[in-house]
Amino acid sequence: MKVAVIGTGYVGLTTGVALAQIGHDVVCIDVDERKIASLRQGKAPFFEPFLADALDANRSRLYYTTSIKEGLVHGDVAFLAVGTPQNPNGSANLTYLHQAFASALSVLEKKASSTLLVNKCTAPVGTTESLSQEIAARGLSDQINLASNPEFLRQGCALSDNLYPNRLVLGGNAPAHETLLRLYAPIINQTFHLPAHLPRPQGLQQVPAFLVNTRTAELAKYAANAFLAMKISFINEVANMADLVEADVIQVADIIGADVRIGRAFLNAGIGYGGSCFPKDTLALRHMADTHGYHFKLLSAVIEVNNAQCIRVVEKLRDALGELRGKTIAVLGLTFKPGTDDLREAPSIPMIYHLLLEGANIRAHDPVAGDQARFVLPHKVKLCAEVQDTLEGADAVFIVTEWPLYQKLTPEVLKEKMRGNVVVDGRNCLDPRLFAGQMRYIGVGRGLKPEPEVPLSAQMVV
Ligand SMILES: NC(=O)c1ccc[n+]([C@@H]2O[C@H](COP(=O)([O-])OP(=O)(O)OC[C@H]3O[C@@H](n4cnc5c(N)ncnc54)[C@H](O)[C@@H]3O)[C@@H](O)[C@H]2O)c1
Ligand SMILES: O=c1ccn([C@@H]2O[C@H](COP(=O)(O)OP(=O)(O)O[C@H]3O[C@H](CO)[C@@H](O)[C@H](O)[C@H]3O)[C@@H](O)[C@H]2O)c(=O)[nH]1
Repeated sequence: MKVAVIGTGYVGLTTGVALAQIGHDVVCIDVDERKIASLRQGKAPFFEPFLADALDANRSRLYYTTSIKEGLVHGDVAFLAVGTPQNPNGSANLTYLHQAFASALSVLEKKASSTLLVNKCTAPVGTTESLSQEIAARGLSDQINLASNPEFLRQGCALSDNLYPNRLVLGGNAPAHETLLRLYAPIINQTFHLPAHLPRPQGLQQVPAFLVNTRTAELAKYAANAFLAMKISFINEVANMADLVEADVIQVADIIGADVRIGRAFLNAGIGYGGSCFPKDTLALRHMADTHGYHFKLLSAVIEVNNAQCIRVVEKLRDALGELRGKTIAVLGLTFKPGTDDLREAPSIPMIYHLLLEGANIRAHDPVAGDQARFVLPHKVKLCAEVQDTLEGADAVFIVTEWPLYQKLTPEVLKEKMRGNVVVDGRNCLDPRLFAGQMRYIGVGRGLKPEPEVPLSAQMVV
């Protein structure tokens, strides 16, 4: 089929590439000329594993343009995949979505054949319905049908999540369901040509597709993110308890996660969740509940716990150093998680501001954030190109993002450059046993006195 995707961000571009991989011809449209210029040169405009290979492998089915008119003219299906950031009051900001929708409509109303317009953006319940009403009011219902197809991909494994999703959510009327089922058939039945670099997960034969109305599709997206955020805040509260009672949160997570009703995923304690989705989507869902007169108490607690978590870990650092004023802290990892160059709502940012406010000097490193970090961090922060350089003269090292290269750090390597001996592992990604007797290791919920004989994860006896 001929497909257009409006917005070439993390969702739009990886969706476009995945649709090309399963055999469709895809036009990727963006108002950002630099992104389109980079794509035309075969370069990915942001870091996402395997994206560069996939762009190259599918180049015969991928086209790029800044012209919505040129991009939409041939499509059977057009996706809206633009940002829906957060308003100051927590609600979703639909400005980009409304702009993209208006541009799409101005082209589609003049087009001879009909088009299924699909909203892939995370948007409040009722958004698709209100856009449909606009289509109807302009007498365009025969030409344009509108669907909601929320996206569940994770940054860092976006292509794999696109090709091997846990489920597809197809929100709309019967003709919309029929078109989307045809479009996604190779994914649903896993019949496409497998990309060499992205092997199919074992046992995956069919992907379930939920055919629902647009309101259910929209709510399901927010509910999924809120539930995952809840798991994280829950385990962070257990970790804070574990610190007080000298238990180990990783072992607790292994034990409770072994119960299939709970599951081990998203039970990694740390400095809290960040990124372009969980923070804004939890706030948007709470705002949506409020506007319907419902107080979503559990969600408020999830947000509150997350806001406090990174400060709690900074407090542990302060306790270990006596005070932060004049101390040098080596911050390792700036992105909101490994595998992405995205700094949106990264916990590293409020954490660094907090440390600066208390008078600390910051040296920081990230393997991929690059120049973007310079734009979001104050100039006082010394950005270093190498880990070793970051550690120079540091009183403490603070791991904020669990990039694999930090997981290899040993006391020997750290002590070579550091002045002090405090290691704050904000992601529980190091083995505390390695530091026993050599450096002061502080994890999140690893107990106040980590003992050398404590295994890294709970041991099973079968
Ligand atoms: N990032 C994720 O992991 C993720 C996962 C699932 C769902 N989502 C949701 O998907 C949507 C997109 O998120 P994203 O992270 O890909 O956003 P993004 O900010 O990375 O990309 C959006 C792109 O849209 C372009 N754009 C804006 N207005 C445009 C217009 N009128 N015409 C053409 N292009 C336009 C921007 O230039 C940008 O390149 C959001 O609603 C988000 O909540 C994101
Ligand atoms: O056990 C865990 C798991 C994650 N995190 C943190 O949670 C945040 C989000 O992580 P992740 O969910 O892996 O990244 P995203 O790319 O933001 O993906 C989420 O947000 C997307 C946007 O809506 C959804 O599509 C995905 O399904 C959903 O996982 C990051 O800061 C992680 O460090 C933890 O602290 N502990």
